[in-house]
Amino acid sequence: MKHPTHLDELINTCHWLGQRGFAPATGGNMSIRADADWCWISASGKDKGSLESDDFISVRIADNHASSGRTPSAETGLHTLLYRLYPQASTVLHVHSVNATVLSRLERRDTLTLQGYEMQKTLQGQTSHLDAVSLPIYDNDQDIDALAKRIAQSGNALHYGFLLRGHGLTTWGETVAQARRQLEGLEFLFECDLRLRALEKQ
Ligand SMILES: CSC[C@@H](O)[C@@H](O)C(=O)COP(=O)(O)O
Ligand SMILES: [Zn+2]
Repeated sequence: MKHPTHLDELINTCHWLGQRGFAPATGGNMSIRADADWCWISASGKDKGSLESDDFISVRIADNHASSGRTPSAETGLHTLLYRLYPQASTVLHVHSVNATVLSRLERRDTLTLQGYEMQKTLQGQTSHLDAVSLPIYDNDQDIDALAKRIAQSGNALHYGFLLRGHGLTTWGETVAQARRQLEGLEFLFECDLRLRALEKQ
């Protein structure tokens, strides 16, 4: 199977997020849609900051089947869930940033709400700092099939992605650039929210 045309752009983004410290110690996984039925996802256990094209494995979106027999990301089921829910999704990025990990534990509710930040406009469809933006938080699970099922059954809108408690952030975009911008925007907002919470407690 031939690599999709935007794979190089995704690889550049993987290198960028590795440099930002968003994928420490092989954490995180990234994928790109090839067509309606297939996507390419990072191989399990690789350093995501130094991925090459051979490190991507094609997986069927319907059932996570990897035709090559190689082992795709352990979290493939969360990527394919987003591709099934959002036919316009072309890129999924999952990162283990410190901010996403800490904030998802600090916030005990099942939703992180962000409001009052100009940078909310980096998120898909957002046009004003006045609107409240909600990002669902799901309790983590080592059983990815069960986790994907729980996320699907929650019925939450996942336009900006979701947080896994104590684990990280998964986000997506209609293009690689959009996914990357949204990831960077969310990271900025998480950092602001964490700092604000800490200062308000003093
Ligand atoms: C570095 S441990 C983290 C993993 O368990 C997992 O959460 C992760 O994001 C990377 O898994 P991978 O199978 O390499 O895609
Ligand atoms: Zn992970």
